[in-house]
Amino acid sequence: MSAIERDVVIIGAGASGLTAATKLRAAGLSVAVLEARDRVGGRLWTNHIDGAMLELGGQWVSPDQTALLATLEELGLDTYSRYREGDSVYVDAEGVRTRFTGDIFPVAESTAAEMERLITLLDELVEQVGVTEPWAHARAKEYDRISWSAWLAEQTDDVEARDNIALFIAAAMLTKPSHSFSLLQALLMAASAGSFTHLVEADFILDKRVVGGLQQVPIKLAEALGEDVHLSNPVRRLEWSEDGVSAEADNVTVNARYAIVAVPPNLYSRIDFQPPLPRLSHQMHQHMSLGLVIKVHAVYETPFWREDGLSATAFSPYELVHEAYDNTNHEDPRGTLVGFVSDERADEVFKLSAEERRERILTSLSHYYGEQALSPVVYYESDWGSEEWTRGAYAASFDLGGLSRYGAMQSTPVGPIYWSTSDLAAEGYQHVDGAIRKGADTAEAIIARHQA
Ligand SMILES: Cc1cc2nc3c(=O)[nH]c(=O)nc-3n(C[C@H](O)[C@H](O)[C@H](O)COP(=O)(O)OP(=O)(O)OC[C@H]3O[C@@H](n4cnc5c(N)ncnc54)[C@H](O)[C@@H]3O)c2cc1C
Ligand SMILES: [Mg+2]
Repeated sequence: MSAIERDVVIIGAGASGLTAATKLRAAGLSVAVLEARDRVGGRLWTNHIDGAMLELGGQWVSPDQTALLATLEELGLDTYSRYREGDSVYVDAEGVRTRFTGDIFPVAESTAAEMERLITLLDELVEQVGVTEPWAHARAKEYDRISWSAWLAEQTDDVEARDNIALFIAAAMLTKPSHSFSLLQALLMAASAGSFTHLVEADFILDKRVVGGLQQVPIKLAEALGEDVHLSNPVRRLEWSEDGVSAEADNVTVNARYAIVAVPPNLYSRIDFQPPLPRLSHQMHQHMSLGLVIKVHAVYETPFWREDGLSATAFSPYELVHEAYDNTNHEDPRGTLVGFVSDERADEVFKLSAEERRERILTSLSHYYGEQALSPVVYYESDWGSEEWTRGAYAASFDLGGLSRYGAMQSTPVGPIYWSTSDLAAEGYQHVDGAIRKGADTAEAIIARHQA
């Protein structure tokens, strides 16, 4: 076991930790990044499965994610647009499939009007609550004590309008059942993307992908950091005092002036903090948990849906796969579909055998695209819930009441220990853009304190 001295030890080589390390080093501070896995990137993981390049984790970039876009530019990474020519499809509660264009689903006129009304109302609430301190809004406690589903039920009797609006935040974003988080948490999610309207606009929120995969961001950042990134080194113990920290990983101990814990909050308690963290931190951390979603990849010889005039963009709050898209790689002759199975539906299919689960999921895809969807040449399920160093997908959020109770202190350093992850971000919350913003902000805070 070797021991090294650095100004800052960074725990976690995801987008957030590596951004912080890069900025700190640029300011002249020495760093060491300790990573549990044998690879960098955390929730960014571009892998080859049975000959297909798949984005197992995060992949999409939207036009307002300016921190991520700037990083892509700095690293010389190119983007391309998600395929979006042709019709989208919607499946209703009776299983009827309808093609449509634009963002509002092909529902009865009265339901469409209710959806529009709710979207406008939510955009107003999002603007009032804002993204930086939703917990500080005058009505924060009130908005944090009602669940997303209960609030929607108060707004409209139109069940289909409600189910569709619920989907945009619950299954599609926080990946938790809509009864398990608050209206305030939902508003933060929407605010972090600019507006609720943005979440409804697939062409905005899922705009671009990175040629060669988004994991190149952490890979390139880590390459520049060189030997200061230590893989296969989970930090087991963090000793701290007002004077500094000592981070003990499996093969190395880093003694530093400051630590950045750049892991999702559900993993904080995997580290043995000595002395223990303050009472309020202990409490707060137990109210932040990861959502659960299976990202399903199905690769076909050709993007057959395109010949049928379909973009592959598909939604249904009533389908096992609640949303799906064309996920064909840049200049790849084969066609790839990506679909998502969230929260309680993921629980249900994980009880099945792998064969049965695959069949249920492909059957759901066939409801959108027809029989050809049943026979992919490559099929893969990203199962982040089984990953020891993540334990869910996409990210962590507060349970009912948690955001107003603890949000104001979620990023407050404890002595020399700082917290940095997409799951604590404002803009770009739960996204790579937020991971980068948070990493840059945390580095800046440490640089200022170090120079003071
Ligand atoms: C399936 C999926 C799809 C997604 N899709 C998108 C998308 O399209 N667009 C988008 O912007 N975002 C998407 N996201 C979210 C995005 O990937 C994350 O918000 C972002 O990558 C988080 O970065 P991070 O650095 O905050 O955390 P992480 O990437 O989780 O990094 C934390 C790192 O810490 C390590 N670690 C944990 N514990 C320890 C320990 N004790 N010691 C040392 N190391 C430790 C982990 O191994 C990991 O490498 C998706 C996520 C998933 C899972
Ligand atoms: Mg990180």
